[in-house]
Order: sequence, then structure tokens, then C-alpha cells
Amino acid sequence: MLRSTFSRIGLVTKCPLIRLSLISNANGSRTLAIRAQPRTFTTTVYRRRTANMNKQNPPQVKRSGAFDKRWDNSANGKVAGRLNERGKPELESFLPQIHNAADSLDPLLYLILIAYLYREFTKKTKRTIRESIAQASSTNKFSSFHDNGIIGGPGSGKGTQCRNISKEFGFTHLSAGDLLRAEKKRPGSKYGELINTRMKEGKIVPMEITNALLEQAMLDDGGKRFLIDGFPVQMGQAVKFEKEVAPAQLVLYLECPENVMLKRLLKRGETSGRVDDNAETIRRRFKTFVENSYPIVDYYKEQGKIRSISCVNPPDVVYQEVKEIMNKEFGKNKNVI
Ligand SMILES: Nc1ncnc2c1ncn2[C@@H]1O[C@H](COP(=O)(O)OP(=O)(O)OP(=O)(O)O)[C@@H](O)[C@H]1O
Ligand SMILES: O=c1ccn([C@@H]2O[C@H](COP(=O)(O)O)[C@@H](O)[C@H]2O)c(=O)[nH]1
Repeated sequence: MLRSTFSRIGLVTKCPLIRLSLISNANGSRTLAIRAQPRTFTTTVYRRRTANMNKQNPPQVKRSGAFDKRWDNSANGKVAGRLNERGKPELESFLPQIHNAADSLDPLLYLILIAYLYREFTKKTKRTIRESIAQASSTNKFSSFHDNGIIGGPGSGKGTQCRNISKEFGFTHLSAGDLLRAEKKRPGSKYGELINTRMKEGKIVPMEITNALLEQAMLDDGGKRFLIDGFPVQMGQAVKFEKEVAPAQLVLYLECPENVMLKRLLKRGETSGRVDDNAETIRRRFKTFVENSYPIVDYYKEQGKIRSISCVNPPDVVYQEVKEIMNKEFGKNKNVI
């Protein structure tokens, strides 16, 4: 209870007060010092195997400052976490112990630790996204192609909305899933079996296959404005495609609760004949979506390209909102190639 309360508070707090350092002691042990202002809490996390490290000379757990509750020194003379190349402690690798000790930890210290970790995590994610954007915006092969993506969970209504958009706004509608299904059926395809297995398991098909199919479909079409349905599904795939084929101008993100999507897909499964429209695979597809798609949303958000739309309402109501967005972006020759 205490742990989850503080986790939640910690996750919305960005606190820069924490410092980690390793202190080498005379007896060969090392002490991890966590300075969570205004307190300092230290514990021995590591010791070298030296002659004087024996039962008569057990590792010392030092504590200082006002904090005197026990924090289990589970390291017990072994490395309790990873040190980086410069011999500094990597906080993430010490996290399990910090977490295990949460109930006996000073709540303030625990709160600050969680806040620190959150800050480090978001910093790292943002850095990765910025690097990816810089990489993707270098010139690609088909700079005249302009593509727009539509992403959302399985059954959120991507295909349904894409059909409306392409009819009204004149985009070529390409569906990554449909291209993969066509490749699966193509006699002699060397990827057919792999695609079938991945789809049945609710997993992502290797991006090289999907990107190549999309690129070919764009070339075959001869047009320049595309609406790509259900793509990208992975960060690496987005970056690779934008770098090598075409950058996205706009990405629509259809938001829908899982229970609504599940109901729609089970209904569709009664007639679709799709290998992935069954309860077990749908559950796996939800998991794949959650694990892979949030970074993509962040990636496009950073570039100001994402537009989120709730799609729990009937298709025509959802489309009114979609249409408004499309009109703003592409109406009256705005941004039209
Ligand atoms: N807004 C909506 N309200 C109710 N049903 C909808 C809505 N949008 C789509 N559907 C229905 O839900 C099912 C899934 O829709 P659709 O194929 O467009 O979703 P999708 O996101 O493309 O799914 P997938 O990723 O699995 O291909 C279809 O049977 C469709 O008719
Ligand atoms: O970029 C993509 C898009 C799709 N897949 C695989 O296809 C199925 C079905 O996709 P839909 O968009 O729902 O038609 C999906 O579950 C993945 O297995 C992919 O690998 N990469």
C-alpha cells in the first residue's frame, strides 16, 4: 500500500535531489551512498575478494544522517548491481533491491528514488526519440512521396476510417496488414509461412518484409499521396521507413478501449476468415500493440504530427472528427502536393 502510494506520487514528481556515489573503503569493500537531500543513506554493495574479507572482518553496513531504519544489505559482499564502464553505479540495476526494501525504507527516500528513476527514464526515452528523428529526417530515396499513417489498436477502426478518408481526400489507401496477407497467399512466397505464423501469434512480422512490400506498392501505384493503414507498428520500422522511403506528414491515432475492440473483432471474426480474429490471438495482439506502439505515438508527438481521435462512437460520428482534422491539414489545397 505504502509502496504503491509512493510510486504513484513519485511518478508525477520530477525531483533532482538524488545523487549516487561509490565510496571505496580501506578494507576493500565499496559503499553505495544514496544522497537524498537532506539525508544520506549508505549501504555496502560490493567488496573485492581480498585477504581481509573473512568472517572476522565482515562487510560493514554504514548508515548516516537521520535515517536509521534497516535496509537489508542483501548484497552481502557480492556485487548488488551493475557498475558502468567508469565504475559508477547504474541505478536501474540496483532498483530491485531498493524496491524489495521499500516497505522498510524511509518513505521520503523511497519517493525521491522513484522520482529520480522516472526522471532518468523519461530523459533517456526523449533522447532516443530525438536521435531517431534526426536520423529519419536525413534524405530518403523517394522525397516526392508523402505518406500519412493511421495507427490504433486492433479493431479500433483504422480500415473503416481509411476507406472514408481515401474516398474523400484522394489518397491511395495501403494497408500493411492486407499487403502481408496478400504476400502470405502468393504462390511461391518465401515469407508466406513466416507471415502466417507471426499473424497467428499476434506478433509483428519482420519489418524488412513489411517495409519492402509497402515500398513496392507505392512504386506500383504511381501516385504520390498515401494513407498507410496500421503502420508503423514499431519504432525501428517507422524510423527505417521514413529514412528510406517517405516521411509521414500526419499520423492519426485512433484511441479505443480494449473491451470495445475485443467485441468488434470477435464479431468480425464470425465472417472474416482471418487467422488472428480469435480471442487468444486478439489478446496477444493487444499486448503487442501496448508494448510497441506508445513509443511511436511519442515519436510523432515530438514532431507535432500526431492527431488523436477517440473511436468508441459509431463509424460516421468518428469520421466527422477525422474529416475535420483532414480538412484542417489538407483542405483547400493546404499541404497538397
Ligand atoms: N466506430 C465503430 N463502431 C463500431 N464498429 C466499428 C467501428 N469502426 C469499425 N467497426 C467495426 O469493427 C471491426 C473492425 O474494424 P476495422 O477493420 O476498421 O478495424 P482495424 O483497426 O482496421 O482492425 P485491424 O487492425 O484488426 O485490421 C469491423 O467489423 C468494423 O465494421
Ligand atoms: O506493419 C505491420 C502491420 C501488420 N503486421 C502484422 O499483420 C497483422 C494484422 O495487421 P492489421 O493492421 O490488423 O491488418 C498484425 O497483427 C501483425 O501480425 C505487421 O507485422 N507489421
